[in-house]
Amino acid sequence: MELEVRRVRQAFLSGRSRPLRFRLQQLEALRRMVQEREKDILAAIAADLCKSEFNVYSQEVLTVLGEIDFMLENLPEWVTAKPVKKNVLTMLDEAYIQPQPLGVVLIIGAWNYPFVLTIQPLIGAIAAGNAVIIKPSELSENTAKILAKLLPQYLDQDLYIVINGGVEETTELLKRRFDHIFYTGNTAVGKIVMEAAAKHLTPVTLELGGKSPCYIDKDCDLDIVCRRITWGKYMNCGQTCIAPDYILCEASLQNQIVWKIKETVKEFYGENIKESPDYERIINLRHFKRILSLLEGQKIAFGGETDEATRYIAPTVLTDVDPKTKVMQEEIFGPILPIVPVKNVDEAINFINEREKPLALYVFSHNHKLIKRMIDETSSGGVTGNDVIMHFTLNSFPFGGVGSSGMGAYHGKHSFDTFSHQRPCLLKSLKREGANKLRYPPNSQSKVDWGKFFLLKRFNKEKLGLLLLTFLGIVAAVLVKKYQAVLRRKALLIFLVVHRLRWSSKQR
Ligand SMILES: NC(=O)c1ccc[n+]([C@@H]2O[C@H](COP(=O)([O-])OP(=O)(O)OC[C@H]3O[C@@H](n4cnc5c(N)ncnc54)[C@H](O)[C@@H]3O)[C@@H](O)[C@H]2O)c1
Ligand SMILES: CCCCCCC=O
Repeated sequence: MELEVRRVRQAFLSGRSRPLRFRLQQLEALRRMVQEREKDILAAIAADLCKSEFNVYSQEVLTVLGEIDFMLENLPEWVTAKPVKKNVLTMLDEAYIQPQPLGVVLIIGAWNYPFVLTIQPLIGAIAAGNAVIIKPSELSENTAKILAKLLPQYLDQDLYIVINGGVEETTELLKRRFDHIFYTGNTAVGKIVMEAAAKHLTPVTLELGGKSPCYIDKDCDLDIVCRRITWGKYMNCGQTCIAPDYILCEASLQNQIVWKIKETVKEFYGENIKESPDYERIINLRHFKRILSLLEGQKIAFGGETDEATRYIAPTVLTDVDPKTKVMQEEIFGPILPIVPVKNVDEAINFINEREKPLALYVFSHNHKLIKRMIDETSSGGVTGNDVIMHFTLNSFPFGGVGSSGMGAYHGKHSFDTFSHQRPCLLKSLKREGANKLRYPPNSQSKVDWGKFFLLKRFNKEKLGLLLLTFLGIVAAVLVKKYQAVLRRKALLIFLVVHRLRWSSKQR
């Protein structure tokens, strides 16, 4: 492993990942990989999550292709240095911000969307000119294998490498020094990653999880609300970081919500959900058992059927859930939807604010003011009003958590920024030394006053007067200089005329 990390560092130091043309070539090669090897990629992800290839394509491949196109289109503009506003002291200098690659980046991927959650950060890291070590999740082993096989066939083999393995390999990897670590996964491992990174003062992006609440106001169209929630909650069998984790609503809405979600489940997955190609399975037995344990002591309004052999858990809704029970203490990450009755929006806001900051927040209402109030008075990684999940799909948004749901963000330009150092560059001339006297020792009250005058724009009459005098002096000097030149020209003319007259009179 040591050798592999060193090989990637050497490749980065060669400088070849930096030119814009190279970055564009690599991104194009990645796009070619996705297009040419689509079948293999779809099959691997489908096998990992018992997912239909249509769903793999629309949930993962589309996003990756969209992100590559977006990068290719915008990268030439993003890599260029941006001039910045100057102050009086730097007025005559060159001042700009030059985005530069950070170096060697470690990307630790997640298993629930094993392709997009590994490749989308990779796209950002390549676009920003870095070298990358990719550690896919060992839980989605087919995708991990296909990535290790395909990426070296399309990308530079020393700059971008895949290291597969589990906790042991990740622990080993984390001992090395990286220039950035990008981790997607649970909060507990997030802390391990951050602790390891701290030893080298390596910056981290942590894309974590949490319990994303969903508040349903009385004033809304429950048919539409329940269809949207059903889609976002049961997609990928509830194993989505921004799935609505639980519903908060007035008790009077509960029965209608249960009934409408139940009807939508039938509409989406048919009478026999197990047979539906659109309904996935739980990733492994550990997660299956964990999710089942969350049902203990709960009132199941519908669903609850399970099959350990295929790790099937039916879409399930729980009603009148006590916030102190286990299902409300940890992120569910499965197809179970608790409803917690609250009296009103104030209680819902307090409920959210008393808990860890979630990755996403969802509010449903016809009342725009209520949605705005929810946004103003709570905190979460992202928000979608009157829908779920959809803020993930807009790559002009930074995607990431806040507080215990994560730190840092990515997607589109935000990925480019995450993997770049914004380097301030100030280029001065070795001339005009006079102006610098103000900052050289010995310091004095007068110099401090001039500093205040120029930098803080604290004008006082005396300094303004002095500046005006200086300005007038400069204007006068310029005029005199100009006048002298004119005079000189006129004197020369007179001299020539006189000389000529004299000469002609002599001739006569
Ligand atoms: N914010 C996001 O974008 C996002 C996306 C997907 C998942 N998630 C979150 O991830 C969680 C689900 O994933 P998970 O918990 O099953 O992830 P996980 O346990 O599979 O962890 C992900 C990675 O961490 C590594 N890892 C696990 N234990 C480790 C240890 N002790 N030391 C070092 N490395 C270790 C694994 O090898 C794997 O590569 C949920 O909380 C979900 O919300 C967040
Ligand atoms: C539709 C794709 C959603 C991806 C969400 C990522 C977190 O799990």
